[in-house]
Amino acid sequence: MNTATTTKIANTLHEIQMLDQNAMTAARARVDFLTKPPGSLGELEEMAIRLAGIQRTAQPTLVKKAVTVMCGDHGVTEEGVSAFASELTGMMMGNFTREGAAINVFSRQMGADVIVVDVGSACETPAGVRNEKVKNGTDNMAKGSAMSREEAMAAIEVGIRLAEELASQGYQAVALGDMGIGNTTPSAALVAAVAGKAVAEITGCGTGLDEEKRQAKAVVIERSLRINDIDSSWRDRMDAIEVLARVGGLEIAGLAGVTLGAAACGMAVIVDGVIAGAAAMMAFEICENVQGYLFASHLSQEPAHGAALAHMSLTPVLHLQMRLGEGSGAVLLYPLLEASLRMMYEMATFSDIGL
Ligand SMILES: O=C(O)c1ccc[n+]([C@@H]2O[C@H](COP(=O)([O-])O)[C@@H](O)[C@H]2O)c1
Ligand SMILES: Cc1cc2nc[nH]c2cc1C
Repeated sequence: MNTATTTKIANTLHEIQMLDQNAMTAARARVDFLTKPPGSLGELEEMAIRLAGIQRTAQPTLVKKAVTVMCGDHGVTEEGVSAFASELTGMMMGNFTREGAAINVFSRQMGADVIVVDVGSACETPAGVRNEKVKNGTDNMAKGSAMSREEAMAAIEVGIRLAEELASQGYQAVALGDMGIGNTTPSAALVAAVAGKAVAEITGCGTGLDEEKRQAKAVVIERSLRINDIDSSWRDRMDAIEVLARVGGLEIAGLAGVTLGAAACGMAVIVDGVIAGAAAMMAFEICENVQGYLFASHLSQEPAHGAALAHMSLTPVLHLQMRLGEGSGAVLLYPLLEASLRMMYEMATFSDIGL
């Protein structure tokens, strides 16, 4: 079985620590002493406590926030799995640089910095987009492996390096965003393989397929898994990086790398929709310790998303019937994370009111 990784990936996995239980215990004591019935602020309480565990201090902060939009194209689009053409990936990269996309608009409101990375588009990288291209789009996974193992690892390394750079610049949280026409197809394939779900049940309409085309997309996913030798016993024959290479995507591998790198650096990771969910799930499959660093923002309309989150025991906070990607749902969690910290620092304690 080929389980070889690069030194960079191996070193990163080695550095991912469990959350700091002492910091979490101290933060929980503070939260329980605030002027409210214990537990009455629900998930907000857990957010503040988990940020303490991630930052390894009872006084966590959230001053610098980022969203990384990883972009890539998909050879499997030639099977007619998307309502849109691959050219749109490049056009949207241009839109990101002109700050006209939903992620630009929401990030402006939330005070998050947007970093757009071309990990594997089939077009020329537009000016203003970080060029980290590993390959000009994946190969058609319905006909063979989407990527070589080396290409998948190179894309993971792009994400790890970006996370390390963000951490060195003082960022404390990174949201996972994606852009790539066709990428709900590999995302569903990965979730079917890893979470053990039936393809027909977790295949969604992506950017807007009708029911007939959605069913045809499920058939393409089934074929892709079969041709790549991925069935319910794949774990006996290969590791998660191999699955990612065979039926994944360059931006998905990049986002898995961001997740691993961020966890290794003690940064919170905010998961977006089905593509980010599949990427985080692959990082979780590679190293279970990333789980504590993950915050699920919203529940996408794509059925594979809920399955990926459940596989990681994550509960989405927002239910907005979104299915855009780009990190658009993830950055909406930032004000709630900030509210959780305001709770911790600005609320009076019972001793403040004389109890
Ligand atoms: O984030 C989601 O849950 C999500 C759900 C459906 C579609 N998308 C976005 O739409 C594109 C992929 O859709 P498709 O139909 O081309 O596979 C890609 O750019 C994603 O960011 C994203
Ligand atoms: C217009 C458009 C914008 C997107 N943003 C992310 N995925 C997308 C897909 C389409 C089609």
